[in-house]
Amino acid sequence: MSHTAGGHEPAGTPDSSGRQVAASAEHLIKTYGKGETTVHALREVTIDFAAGEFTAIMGPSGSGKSTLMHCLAGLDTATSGTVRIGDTELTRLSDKQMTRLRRDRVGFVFQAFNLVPTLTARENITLPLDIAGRKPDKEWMATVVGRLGLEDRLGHRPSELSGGQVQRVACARALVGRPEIIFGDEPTGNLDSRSSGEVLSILRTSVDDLGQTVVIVTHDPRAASYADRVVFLADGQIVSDQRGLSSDDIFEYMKHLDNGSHAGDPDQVG
Ligand SMILES: Nc1ncnc2c1ncn2[C@@H]1O[C@H](COP(=O)(O)OP(=O)(O)OP(=O)(O)O)[C@@H](O)[C@H]1O
Repeated sequence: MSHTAGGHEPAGTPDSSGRQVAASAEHLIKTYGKGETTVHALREVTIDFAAGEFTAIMGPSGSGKSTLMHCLAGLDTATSGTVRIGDTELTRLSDKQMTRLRRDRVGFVFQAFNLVPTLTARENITLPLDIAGRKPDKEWMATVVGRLGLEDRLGHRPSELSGGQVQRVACARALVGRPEIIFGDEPTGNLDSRSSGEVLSILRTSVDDLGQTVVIVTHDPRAASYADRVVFLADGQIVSDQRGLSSDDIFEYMKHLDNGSHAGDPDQVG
């Protein structure tokens, strides 16, 4: 049986290596404020995210990670440049079309998107599908819920769950509809190492087994080591884009960036 994420929409244009592009940013600039108080959050960021890949975005505090993710996910608009989800250019969409795109094609694991307090965990998990008038795939829903250890928590409301359980429900909500792309902003931020491992391994499984595309922002080298690709930002620019890094490689490179050095790639740090 072959499952593919986001099967309800056309995939994006292939990149130079022939893979479908799930999301892309081109010459993305985001500037806050004017004059002396101008902050250059993104300085011409151009990047493609191939479908079926797990990417982690890292970088020092203030380097532009959240800004990039918010622009990619259609939650913020850039000052200039283009963002695409698949072949759809976000700047061309009306508010209504944008809402529909976020609902139908994108999954979010963001701290800011808390669960609805009056709904149970199960209702929160299926909410995006319910709104879209789609039915969850029972088998996949059971896999997600089981892997995230939520079976006996489905009837509880968020106030009756621990912080880690709330975050795992948010992760399940993003995964059940198999959106074209899942964005996570510190998806393991407030989790203990066991819960964090469960969330990351199910994201990994969804990429490996379902061809899901996942992009996360994280400060944690261990979390980033689950990704196929790690993109490092510094001062609003991409300073390194690497594959196959261990958490030790990532830790060393982050140390190097925290010291204010932007040159070189992780292999050369030591
Ligand atoms: N609404 C805003 N108004 C003004 N400046 C902002 C705003 N949002 C972000 N910034 C600035 O833009 C830059 C990039 O911020 P961003 O949140 O993207 O960084 P980050 O890498 O995600 O940081 P952190 O790791 O601390 O979350 C920072 O200098 C930040 O202060």
